[in-house]
Amino acid sequence: MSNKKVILVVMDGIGISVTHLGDAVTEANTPTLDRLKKECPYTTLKAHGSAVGLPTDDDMGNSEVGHNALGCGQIYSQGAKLVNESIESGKMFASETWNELVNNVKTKSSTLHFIGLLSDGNVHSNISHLKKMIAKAKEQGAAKVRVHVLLDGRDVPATSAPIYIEDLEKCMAELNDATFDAKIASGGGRMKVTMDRYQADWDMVKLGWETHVKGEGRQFANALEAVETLRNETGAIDQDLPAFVIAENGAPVGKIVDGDSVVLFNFRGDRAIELSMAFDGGDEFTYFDRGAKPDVIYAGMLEYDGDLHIPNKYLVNPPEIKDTMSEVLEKAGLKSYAVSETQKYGHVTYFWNGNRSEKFASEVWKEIPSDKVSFDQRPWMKSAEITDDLIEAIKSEKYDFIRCNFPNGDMVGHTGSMDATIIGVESVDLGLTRLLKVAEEYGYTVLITADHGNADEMLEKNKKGEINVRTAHSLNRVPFYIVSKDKYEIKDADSEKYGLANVAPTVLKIFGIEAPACWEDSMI
Ligand SMILES: O=C(O)[C@H](O)COP(=O)(O)O
Ligand SMILES: [Mn+2]
Ligand SMILES: [Mn+2]
Repeated sequence: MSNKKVILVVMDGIGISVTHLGDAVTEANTPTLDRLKKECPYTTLKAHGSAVGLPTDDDMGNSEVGHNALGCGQIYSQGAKLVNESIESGKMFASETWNELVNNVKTKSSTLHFIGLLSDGNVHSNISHLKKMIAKAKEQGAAKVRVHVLLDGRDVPATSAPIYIEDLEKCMAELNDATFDAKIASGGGRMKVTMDRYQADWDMVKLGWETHVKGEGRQFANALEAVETLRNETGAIDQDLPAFVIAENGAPVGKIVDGDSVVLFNFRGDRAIELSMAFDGGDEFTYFDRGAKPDVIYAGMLEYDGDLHIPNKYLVNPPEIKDTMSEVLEKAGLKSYAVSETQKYGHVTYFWNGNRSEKFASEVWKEIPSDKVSFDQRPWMKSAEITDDLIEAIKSEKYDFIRCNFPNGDMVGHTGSMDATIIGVESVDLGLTRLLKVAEEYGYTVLITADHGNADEMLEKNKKGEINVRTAHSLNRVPFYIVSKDKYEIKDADSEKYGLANVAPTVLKIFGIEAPACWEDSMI
């Protein structure tokens, strides 16, 4: 067994800016990160596009694909790519689930509903998938489609919702005729309604159920009017806009009722699981009162949790991630510890272990409850508590490998507040300062990296050359530091040849464990 001990810190959303446009990482006072960059083996990693299994290098990285790659040392084709392929090859439309959904509405003359994130962010969903599914449904004889749109502004520009609404409405207008009727039925900002994750706030899902299923809520004639009115009244950016219902003559145009079919067209799991539980769950579901639950056929775009089999029905198989680092460490007899706060807990456990919700026997997982606020109001988040917990784990001397995620750069970065994000980055640096002292004392090698950028690019230039607030991740590279009393040298540190999938092989190299043949190369 190895006598080495390793800690891996993921500084979520802390990348390296090229433009320095709204670069909260450089603006922040980060004495520890600055010192490490001068003193330690250091390189940068590619964290987007092909390096993490996304369709193209125009696709920014995200936590799901980033933590998958960090945790498995391999590059798997991810949801965005798998759905594209399934639609292009026709496999999705030949699937049993798709045909069941469509035949159900044909035989019952009922409605096919689509619920999901309306953008081309390609993190949770892509509007192009939605448009293709609507067109195919018409071709196959569905007569009525209703779409429940979650407004993004978090993976795409902050106030871009009208672009996607117009795009969808144009597509539906072209399809609508005497035999086919498609409309937007309800919606709301993704951080207010439906897309909660890791059970941080079930009230969001309850509101989604009331809005999409029951058609309860403030009524508008159309989605553009809803966005415009709600924006004027609240000043909120898209992700925070309140829920709305589209109605005609006082009646919602698309309640979900007995006999309907429902597709959640998001492919990423974290924010799709709770709504799926509400649709699939029987009487044992107690997270909120669903009232009389309509008898529908429900399917997700992907299987969102392969262990718990959520949802029951889905359209595309998720990537089957094998030979994860946790599995390899378990086989080698090493003990692992994982910690983060609620907002990133599943990232450092479920995504880390290749979308596996059961832990290995050799692992201990710890969740620190997140605040239920917009994180510009508490930019330090739980960085101090996570650090306290890490120090306790180190001092327990129980663990060979400790991993953690500090969410600040990402979660505060998504709010678009530069001032708050600077505080978020500084909180991470302070956490590292405290952590490194104890890690050194107990003989741990500490690897520090990030899963993608965000805080490094808080502003962006639009096509007209105007500067706007950026709430989305960046496409920038991320840092990789080795802090150790042992001497390690990163091969070709100045090149740009490494990506997130090179981290796990590096960890195994430190432990002196042979990596599975399918893994990428170690950097040392
Ligand atoms: O879900 C979110 O908050 C964003 O779409 C992506 O952020 P994450 O990939 O960092 O979770
Ligand atoms: Mn992330
Ligand atoms: Mn993020």
